[in-house]
Amino acid sequence: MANWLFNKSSNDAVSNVLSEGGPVRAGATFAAELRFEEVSKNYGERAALAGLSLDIAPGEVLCLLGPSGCGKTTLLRVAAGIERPDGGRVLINGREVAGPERFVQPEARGVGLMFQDFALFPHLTILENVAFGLKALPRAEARREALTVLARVGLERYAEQYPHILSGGQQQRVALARAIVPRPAVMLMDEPFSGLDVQLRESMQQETLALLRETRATTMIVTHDPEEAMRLGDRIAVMRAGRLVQVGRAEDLYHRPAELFVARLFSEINEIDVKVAAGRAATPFGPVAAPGLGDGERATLCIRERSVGLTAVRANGGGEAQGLAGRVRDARFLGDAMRLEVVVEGFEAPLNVRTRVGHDVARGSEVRLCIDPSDVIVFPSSNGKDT
Ligand SMILES: Nc1ncnc2c1ncn2[C@@H]1O[C@H](COP(=O)(O)OP(=O)(O)OP(=O)(O)O)[C@@H](O)[C@H]1O
Repeated sequence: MANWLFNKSSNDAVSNVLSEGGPVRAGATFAAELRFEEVSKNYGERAALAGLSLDIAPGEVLCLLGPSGCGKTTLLRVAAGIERPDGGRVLINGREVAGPERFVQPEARGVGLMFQDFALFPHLTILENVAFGLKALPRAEARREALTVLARVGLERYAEQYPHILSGGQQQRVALARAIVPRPAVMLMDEPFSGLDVQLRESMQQETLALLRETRATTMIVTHDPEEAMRLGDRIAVMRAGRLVQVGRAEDLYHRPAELFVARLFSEINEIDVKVAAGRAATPFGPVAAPGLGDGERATLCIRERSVGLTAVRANGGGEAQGLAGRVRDARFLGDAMRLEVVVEGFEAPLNVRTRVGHDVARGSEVRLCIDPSDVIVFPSSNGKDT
């Protein structure tokens, strides 16, 4: 198996968290609250975390979502105790583990860690890898515990083998078993599925979620994949440039994005520049409410590709039909949907439309389009500029 699966810095981090003298094994996990209060962390001039506050409820699975470099991994490392914050506090179940005058070592925090590269120790057997965090237990007992968890992830037959013989998915299971065997109150996972191919990823996500529910560990999962965040998270925290932009359930973020940046993460949208008058933005579809925006202000109208409806399709036009007339400039088959580019009078650029397959639309077709105005979101124009 490829050497990149054995990454020294991840191995060191796991080794820190699981090192001897650390958590032995809780009889049962008591779900813990994980709290960040105004946490900041600088690397030179750069603020990787800029006063971030976040509460993760006991037993909750929270996904931390954001673009590369926004500070997700830094927050996870601060929670684990691999990095010290420059300001603010971190509390686990009300106990300060990092703050101006206090710093609890990683191994004394009761956290489990899992990385994208799995960070298994290549020189240890699979059973020894899993038992690594149970060193304070008598050897026989540690082996028994480790075997039980290995069996839970379906890999007990590999106990005496070494990690390199395992597939990516199997390595992921071993890493998961090693992280949960000490029954940490808090699980911290950094892009745990991005090393897996697409087919395997979904089943591993489901298995992992089931196991996390069993252990009742409070979990923070770092991801840059919005779909993964929606699939796994009870809530999603969206980050940008060291700050939280919005925290909520997937439905909240999808239907009520706080910023254009969030709307772009969760669906393919048409962005249209408009001018506001009397609290409304005029569009060829009719006026759309633009709450909070003043007269003459420029705004960005967001119309989801999926929320544009096709009311009629005809090869040669003609006949009466409802909706706004348009002509299909391009049509692509995407498996479960068609993506159309439709030229519509009144819009400078063609509208992108996703519609279910079954509509017989070819390039050149005349179509009628409609939207549900309540599904259109209007943001001040400045909103997306820095994203
Ligand atoms: N050890 C370090 N030394 C200097 N700069 C760092 C260090 N670790 C992180 N940074 C910087 O801090 C910022 C946040 O990095 P971080 O790894 O937390 O982002 P991220 O959101 O996890 O990104 P990615 O998704 O690419 O992993 C980035 O600008 C990064 O370059």
